[in-house]
Amino acid sequence: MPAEEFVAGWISGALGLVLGHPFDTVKVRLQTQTTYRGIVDCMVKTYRHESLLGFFKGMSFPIASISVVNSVLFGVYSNALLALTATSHQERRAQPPSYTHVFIAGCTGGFLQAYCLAPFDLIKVRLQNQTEPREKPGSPPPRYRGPVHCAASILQAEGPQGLFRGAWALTLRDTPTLGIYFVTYEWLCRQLTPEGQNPSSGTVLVAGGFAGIISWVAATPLDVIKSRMQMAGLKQRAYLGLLDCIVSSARQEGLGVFFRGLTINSARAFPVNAITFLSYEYLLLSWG
Ligand SMILES: CN(C)C(=N)NCCC[C@H](N)C(=O)O
Repeated sequence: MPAEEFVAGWISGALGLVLGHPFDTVKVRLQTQTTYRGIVDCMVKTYRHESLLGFFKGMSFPIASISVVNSVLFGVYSNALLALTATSHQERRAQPPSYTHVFIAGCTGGFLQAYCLAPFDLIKVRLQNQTEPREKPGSPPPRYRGPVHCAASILQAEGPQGLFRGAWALTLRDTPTLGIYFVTYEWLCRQLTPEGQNPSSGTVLVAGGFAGIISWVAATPLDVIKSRMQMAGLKQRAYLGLLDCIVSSARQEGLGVFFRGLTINSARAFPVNAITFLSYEYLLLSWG
């Protein structure tokens, strides 16, 4: 099993993550809290209340964890394509796989990454939703002192299954949308590249950026549900399950609730995924 794809996926995931984290914090807050009137209001309040650091809350932990999950996604995707088409990453420009194979490999990567991602994403969302300013004398301490304390508190209160809160919604979000992600990337690369050639850096940036936007547009409804399930019982009301969360969110806030965070998700998706694909392709090319 070729391992370079896992390493390239890890490095490219970390680069994309740093670029996208401030957008991600605003998105998570908009999706789970009702105190903000929109993106600008959320950014202004976060800045006033918590300074620039507020946008980077909980980032060190995703760098160490979610970028590893990106390595699972890209590594499994590439190895699934190898199993389906018997072509390596280098051979795939000359012998392009069918879109059905790309979709199946993307869904496989998405399904497996969702289970690795679930506990890390839960901790990230919980930390991002702590709006208390740092170290203000007299103010109550935040519920979680950091990622390790957050994981330990969840484990203590709910046991290991507590760390997988929202995992179902995450799997439903990621399995089909990662198929869409890789199909969009492949399709755009092929449309913009003369036959038999490698896509240029500009093409990889554009194809990666749009793959990010399109997959996140498709993922946003379940992303909202996932974030709410992860916060259930804390800043959110508790739900009986995934369906209850969907139905009661729609009843109380209308269908528009499923598109909360769509604009910020799309604005974040372009740069994050453009840089992720560019660094991934570049690393694999330079390793031969
Ligand atoms: C729609 N979904 C879930 C995705 N396209 N996921 C893969 C994107 C990975 C990138 N680190 C990001 O966070 O955008």
